[in-house]
Parts: sequence; C-alpha cells; structure tokens
Amino acid sequence: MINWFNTVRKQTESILESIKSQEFITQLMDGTLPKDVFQFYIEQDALYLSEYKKILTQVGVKCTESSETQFFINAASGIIEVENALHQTFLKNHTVIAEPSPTCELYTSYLSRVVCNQSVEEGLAAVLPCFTIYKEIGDYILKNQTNKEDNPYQDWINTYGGEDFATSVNHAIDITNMYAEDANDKTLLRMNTAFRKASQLEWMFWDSAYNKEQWKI
Ligand SMILES: Cc1ncc(CO)c(N)n1
Repeated sequence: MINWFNTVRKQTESILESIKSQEFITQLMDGTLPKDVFQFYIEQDALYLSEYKKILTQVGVKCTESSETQFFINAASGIIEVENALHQTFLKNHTVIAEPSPTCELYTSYLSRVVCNQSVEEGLAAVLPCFTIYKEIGDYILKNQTNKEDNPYQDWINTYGGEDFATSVNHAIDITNMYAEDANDKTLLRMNTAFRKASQLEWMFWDSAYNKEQWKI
C-alpha cells in the first residue's frame, strides 16, 4: 500500500522549512508581528476563505463516495465557523472591503481552475496543502513559542494547532491517499505537481501579506 501523502510531503519538505523561517511566521510566533501586517493578512485570508469554502464544496461534489462528499461539505461549513470566530476577534466590526491581492487572486483562481477543469485526484491534491501546511505551522508555533500568555495572535495560533483541526486534516489526507492508491502514474505526477504548486502558493500568501502586496498598476 502506498502512502502518497508521505512521499509528496517529503518532496516538499524544503517549502515547509522555508515557511517556518518566514518573518511573518517568526514574528507571529513571538508576538512582534506589526498589527497592520496581521490586519492585511486577516483581510486577505477572509477573501481567500470565502473562495476556498466554495472550492472545497466543489471537490466534494466530484468525489464518488457520499461520505467523502459529506466530509468536504462539513469542512466548508467548519471554515465558515472559523472565519466568524477569528474575524470577530481580529476584524471586530470592520467589514472587509479589500480587493484580493495578486497572490490571493492567484491562489484561489489556481485552486478553482484545477478543481473545476482537472481530475478529482488533482483537485484533492491541490486543496490538501491548505489543510496540512496550516496544521504543521500551527503545531510548530504551539510547540516552540514561549509567550502563550501574552501573544496577541494566540487565538489564531490555537485554531490551527488544535486537535479539532488535526482530525479534519487527517481525514483529508486519508481520502486523498485513497484516490492516489487507484491512480495511474500520469495522474500521480499531476497530483504531485498540484500539491507542490499549492504549497508554493502558501509560502507566497504569507510573503505577500508580510509585504502588503499591492497590484502593480
Ligand atoms: C491561505 C490559507 N491557507 C490555508 C488556510 C487554512 O484553512 C487559511 N486560513 N489560509
């Protein structure tokens, strides 16, 4: 039995390591991330998540087993709850009127294109890093931070480092591994590419937030 995720996770290890050393993450962890940068991130993430939940629903529709469809629909509903909770904390009454940044647009458009136009296997591989990278980064921060009592971003950290999120991440991995088991070599290569690209886009999303990326014109 192959474990597709373990293999692709090893192949993309260097991207995960680069994310851990991004300034956004090191400053989020020690609580020194400038408020305006975090605000920019949360606004862009709200825009990202409102597209991502539609994308998850669509990947669920493409799955064969109704339990798989149900999982993705539940994950999409979970996002709505997380969004509301985090945004109540960090956005207060401030409504998001921001336009998606170039990277936010690129990431959501990429995912949407793969899920709509390519195979279910590729779609599953493309949406997976959103689960697995946030889980690994959440756990990494929880494990290494020394300021849990007074980090202004602790609610964010706890959301992604917690057990509830872990259960959902493991389920997404299991479903994708199951599809990979029946996939031919060509499909597996396409799955690897989609996973890698979405991982690169995760790196870019944090980088674009740290630099408060604007449209060039
Ligand atoms: C960009 C991005 N990727 C993944 C997650 C986790 O759901 C998130 N909130 N934002």
